[in-house]
Amino acid sequence: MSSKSEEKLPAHLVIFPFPAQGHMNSMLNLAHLLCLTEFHVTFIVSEFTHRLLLKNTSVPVTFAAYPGFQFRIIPDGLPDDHPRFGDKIADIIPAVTNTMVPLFKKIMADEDLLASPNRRPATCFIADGFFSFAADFAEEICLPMVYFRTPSAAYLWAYFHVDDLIQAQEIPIKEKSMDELVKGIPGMEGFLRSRDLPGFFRTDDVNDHLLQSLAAATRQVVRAQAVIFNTFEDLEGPILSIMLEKLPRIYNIGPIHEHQKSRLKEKKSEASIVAGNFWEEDRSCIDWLNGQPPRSVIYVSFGSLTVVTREQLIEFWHGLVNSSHRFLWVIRPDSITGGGQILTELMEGTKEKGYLVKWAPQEEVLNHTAVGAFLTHSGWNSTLESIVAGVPMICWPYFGDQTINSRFVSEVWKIGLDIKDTCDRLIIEKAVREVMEVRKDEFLERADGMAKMAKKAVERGDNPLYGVIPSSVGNLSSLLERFSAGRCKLNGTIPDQIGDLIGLTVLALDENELSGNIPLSIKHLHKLERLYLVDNMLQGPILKIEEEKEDSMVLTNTLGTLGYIAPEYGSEGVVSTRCDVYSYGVMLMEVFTRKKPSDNMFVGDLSLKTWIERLVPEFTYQVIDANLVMNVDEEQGDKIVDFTSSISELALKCCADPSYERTTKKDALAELQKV
Ligand SMILES: O=c1ccn([C@@H]2O[C@H](COP(=O)(O)OP(=O)(O)O[C@H]3O[C@H](CO)[C@@H](O)[C@H](O)[C@H]3O)[C@@H](O)[C@H]2O)c(=O)[nH]1
Ligand SMILES: C[C@H]1CC[C@@H]2C(C(=O)O)=CO[C@@H](O)[C@@H]21
Repeated sequence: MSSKSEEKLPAHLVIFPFPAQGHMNSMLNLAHLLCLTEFHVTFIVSEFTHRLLLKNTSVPVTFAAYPGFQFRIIPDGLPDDHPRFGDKIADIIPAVTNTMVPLFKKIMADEDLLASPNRRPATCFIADGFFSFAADFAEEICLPMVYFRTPSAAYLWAYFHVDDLIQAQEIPIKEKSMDELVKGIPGMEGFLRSRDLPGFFRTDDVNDHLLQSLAAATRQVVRAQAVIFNTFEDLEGPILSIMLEKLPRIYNIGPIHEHQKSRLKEKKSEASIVAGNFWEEDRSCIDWLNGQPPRSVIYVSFGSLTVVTREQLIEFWHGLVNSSHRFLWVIRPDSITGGGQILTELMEGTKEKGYLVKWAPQEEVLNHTAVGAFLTHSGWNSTLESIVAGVPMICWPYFGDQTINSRFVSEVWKIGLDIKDTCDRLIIEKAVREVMEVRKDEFLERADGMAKMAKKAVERGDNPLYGVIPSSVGNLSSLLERFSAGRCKLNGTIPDQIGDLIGLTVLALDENELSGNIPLSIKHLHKLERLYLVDNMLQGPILKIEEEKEDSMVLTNTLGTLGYIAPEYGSEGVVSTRCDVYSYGVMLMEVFTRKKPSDNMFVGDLSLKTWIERLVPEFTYQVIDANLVMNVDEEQGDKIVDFTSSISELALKCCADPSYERTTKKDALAELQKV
């Protein structure tokens, strides 16, 4: 039982990731998000990985800025010179189980759940979803526990069906049925082949240790109070919905790196997003990329654990060189078996078209304009980073979730190719040409669409919360800044107590099944900057909340003229300053085009807005009112075209739909002044 003074301290979350790069990265991101929300966080790391973070990253410095954050460093019991990653990764599993976990349990017990004068005893344990021990342990010490499953949700869903697949003799997989569809995983029957099952299912022995320890970990996942995934509805929605039958409380917080970026921006924080690199980033590749034409480079990286043979490496090298495309290739020093001199040889032969590094600032690389595609092992972090950057992928999965992720990339999202189980220079060359030339536009267009959805998920929050909002919502901390439950399945009314959350700057309840009146108590939310309520069954009484405030939203029966009013008004009768911004955008368009939204030329899909979108900036002169450029010399004409391009851009931002993508009144004015 916590004392009165403890209750005033923030909640204290203990986060324990599996100490491998892919797991640490997303869990460090989570820690950062929680620190930004002013929780206290203890982050468990091995001595070895902590040394790497100190040596290669600014992560310890970033976290030093949060007084509520602490690392807790525990030995993993392996000798200092043990490489731990690459093909030695298997040694970490027993090291964690036999050394780190017992030590962790001991310090939790000996130190009153890591309490200190300024820190409450842990109030919640966030465990890596791979850690079977966590469910029993949390139950023993009566601590709420949340699992963070760092790979994809689809991968976990496949693990839920290991026993069914064994029973149906779909595993062990028979060589001849590799390309047959798997029937035993609901939701994936139409596209998942045996070949695409999680890599660890490829064993002749159904008692295989890794297969069974992951199946055991999966059985524990249901015991957690909630499960966090680094994913989002538009990406894995169908699987997430089916999974709700086993895991009723799922939180999708992905793409978590983008989430973090957006929170830092919102908080106007100087901190950078945390990247827990175990190797030193070689930033020279950014200088090299700076010298390359747009979308001309294929980025090649197989994450932190993949190991390739010398023969495979040579096939990749020939495939890349023969494709005639430029490439940036990450080759970790520990990633080649039977390698020896090979790196130096490749360096020599690669000078013309390629650039090799041992470790790259991947997120920055993927967002570089020179990058046109990503040849990846389909680790979940890499997949999400590529999705957010809108970069199509060629997938060469190595193990674990990668074999299933790559199938989603090629067959479900259709944002790349899957070349699993091959390693042939001709296939690699062909795949590079397909993605970089032949089907370039098609892949880029879909990848761009997916990137937009990823960003939207972050902007709106993406948790499928069910049921009614309890009146106890008002007991949440007054420090709470965002209440994002848009696009969930909330029903009932919005409780009056929502007005007690006086710290809220964002209240997003749009796209639910909420009904009844909008509570007047929302007026008390003086810090509220954004309010999303559209797409519910809410009704008056008419709510007036400081109309001059940016983004405030008013329910009203104001009438508007079609073409000038924002689309969301049409759906709900909701008017906000965002609607004014929309109308302002339309008016700007009218001024420089001398066309009205109601002109006869605008029929079907073509509206004043889409017309401008299609022509500006390449053909801006086509949309300019001819009177504006009559009798002007070439120089003046160019100026008018430039000016119109800038104004069009602003007008389009004002007319963005949905409304949360729209620029604000304040930003529109600032931009107008610049123009
Ligand atoms: O030169 C590089 C190469 C990689 N990265 C980063 O390293 C991370 C790699 O993560 P991921 O793509 O997930 O691959 P792995 O390191 O292989 O991750 C392990 O953990 C993931 C999450 O559980 C699983 O999805 C993978 O299959 C598993 O191998 C990403 O954030 C990359 O940005 C860099 O910063 N620079
Ligand atoms: C080395 C691997 C053991 C399990 C981990 C994993 C998971 O399912 O959590 C997937 O691949 C690797 O990251 C880990």
